[in-house]
Amino acid sequence: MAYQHFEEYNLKVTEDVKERYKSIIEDLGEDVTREGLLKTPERASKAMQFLTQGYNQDAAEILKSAMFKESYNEMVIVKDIEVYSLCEHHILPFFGKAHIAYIPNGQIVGLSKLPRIVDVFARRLQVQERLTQQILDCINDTLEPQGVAVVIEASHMCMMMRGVQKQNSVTTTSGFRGQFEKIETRNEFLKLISNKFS
Ligand SMILES: Nc1nc2c(ncn2[C@@H]2O[C@H](COP(=O)(O)OP(=O)(O)OP(=O)(O)O)[C@@H](O)[C@H]2O)c(=O)[nH]1
Ligand SMILES: [Zn+2]
Repeated sequence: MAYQHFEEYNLKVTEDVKERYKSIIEDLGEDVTREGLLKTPERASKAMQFLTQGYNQDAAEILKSAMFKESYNEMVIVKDIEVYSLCEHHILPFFGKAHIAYIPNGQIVGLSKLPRIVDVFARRLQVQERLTQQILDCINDTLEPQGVAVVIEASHMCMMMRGVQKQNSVTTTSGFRGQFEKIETRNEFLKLISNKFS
């Protein structure tokens, strides 16, 4: 299926972004003609296309491609899903883990589709709050479960390598819908993903 592999790089975009990277590297004081940097503008152009491929992908379609009728009515949790995204303020990485839970309402979803939709929304220019909300809304609107919960814990390079330069701060964002708005259900989920949330 098309979304499972990164499709061919768009030739025009690759060329345009490559030329701009050349100017940027020069403006930063480097010599783009030295051997080590000759292919760098093109590599960087492709890397950025890879890291923003989520704009061309449809998360709802990914979920819909693997939804199955099932009477299971308990909480389903997929935790510790790696997240790599780019902060929209500095275009620097933020990365960490996502934890997702839902309570089915007549249908379940293929487990791998949850990390897949995390990638669809993470591979864009993002803020952690919106990333959390988009994953939550997509599962809620597409699967229509009894409840859904998303927690993301992430470190932001723009706070580590520059700016305030804090190496150990972790930002936690969360969103809860349906059954997870009830404190007992929410606490059960938080306890199951980590002792520190109990
Ligand atoms: N809420 C939120 N803020 C973010 C995220 N990623 C980066 N930021 C923040 O975006 C803010 C941008 O603030 P500005 O004051 O315009 O940028 P700046 O001068 O580079 O700020 P400093 O990082 O404090 O040096 C900073 O406080 C960043 O820490 C995110 O995912 N969510
Ligand atoms: Zn930033």
